[in-house]
Amino acid sequence: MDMDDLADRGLVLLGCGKMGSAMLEGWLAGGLPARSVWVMDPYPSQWLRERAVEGLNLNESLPDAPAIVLLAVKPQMMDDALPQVVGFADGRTLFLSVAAGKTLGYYAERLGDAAPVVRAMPNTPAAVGRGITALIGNDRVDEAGLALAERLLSAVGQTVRLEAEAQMGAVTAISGCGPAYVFHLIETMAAAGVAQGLPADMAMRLAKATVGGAGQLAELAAEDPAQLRVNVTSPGGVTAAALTVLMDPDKGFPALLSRAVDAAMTRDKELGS
Ligand SMILES: NC(=O)C1=CN([C@@H]2O[C@H](COP(=O)(O)OP(=O)(O)OC[C@H]3O[C@@H](n4cnc5c(N)ncnc54)[C@H](OP(=O)(O)O)[C@@H]3O)[C@@H](O)[C@H]2O)C=CC1
Ligand SMILES: O=C(O)[C@@H]1CCC=N1
Repeated sequence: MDMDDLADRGLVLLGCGKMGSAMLEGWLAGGLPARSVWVMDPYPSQWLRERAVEGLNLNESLPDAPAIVLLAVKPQMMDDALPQVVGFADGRTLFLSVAAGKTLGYYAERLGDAAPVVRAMPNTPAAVGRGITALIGNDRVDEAGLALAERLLSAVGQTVRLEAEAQMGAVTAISGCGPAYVFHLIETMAAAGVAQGLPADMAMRLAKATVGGAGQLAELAAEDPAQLRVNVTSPGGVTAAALTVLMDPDKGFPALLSRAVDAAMTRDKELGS
C-alpha cells in the first residue's frame, strides 16, 4: 500500500474538527486529490463545505475498502462514532487514530483482531507543515502499513516512531498539548508587556516573534537550548534577574510544567478508560 493506493482507494476521516482539518489542509496542499477524501462529520465547517465544492466527499456513502480511516473524533465521542466504520475492519483498511488516551487494546475490542491500527499523536502546527507526530502500530500493522501512515503524517511535519505504547501518554502531554502551552506563553508575555506600558498590538507582535524566532533557533542551532539560554544571559544582567524567578525549582517553570504535565497525563488515562 502506498500513496497512489491512498489516492485510488480513498482516505476516510471520521470527525474533522480542529485536528482533522489541520492535517487535511496539509494533505490537500501536498497534492492529495480532494476526490480521494471522504469526511464524516455531522456539522462540517465552512472550510470543509468549500472543499466539497472542489470534489471532497462530505457525508456521502463511503468507498468499499478505503486505504486509511482516520479516527479524529474526541475520545469521549469514539464509542458513538466508531460503528460507522467498523465494517472496514476486515484487514484491508488501515485505521489511524489520533484520539488522546484511546489505546490499541480499546480498538481491538471494538474492531476485532483483523484490523491494523496505528495510534498517532499529532499536533496543530501540522496546519503549516510544522507538526510532529508520534506513532505506533498494533501487531496487525506490517512495515508497509506503518510506512504509509508515516508518509501521510510526514506530509504535515516530522514523525517519530515509539518503542512502546506506554510512551504515548507522555508524548500527548508534551507535543500533543504543547502548542497550547506555548500559545499561553505568548499570551502571558504579551500581557506582561502591556502591564509594563506597551501598546497591546506591539506587545503581541514582540511576543509572537520572540517565541517563533527562539523556536526556530532552537531547532536549527548546533548548540542545545541550555546553551542558547546561556547565550542570552549576560552575567549579572537583565535576563539573569528574570531567570532567577522563572528557574526557581519550587515556584518557577520546572515545578509548574511538571504539575501541568502530570495533570495532562492523568486526564489522558481517564479519557482512555
Ligand atoms: N486539537 C489538538 O490539538 C489535538 C487533538 N487530538 C485528538 O484529535 C481528536 C479530535 O480533536 P479536535 O479536532 O480538537 O476536536 P474537535 O471537536 O474539533 O473535532 C472532532 C470532530 O468530530 C465531530 N464528530 C462528533 N461526533 C461525530 C460522529 N459521531 N461522527 C463523525 N464526526 C463526529 C465533531 O463534530 P461536533 O463539533 O459537531 O461535535 C468535530 O467536528 C481528539 O480525539 C483529540 O484527542 C490529537 C492531537 C492534538
Ligand atoms: O486536549 C486534548 O485532549 C487534545 C489531545 C492533545 C491535544 N489536544
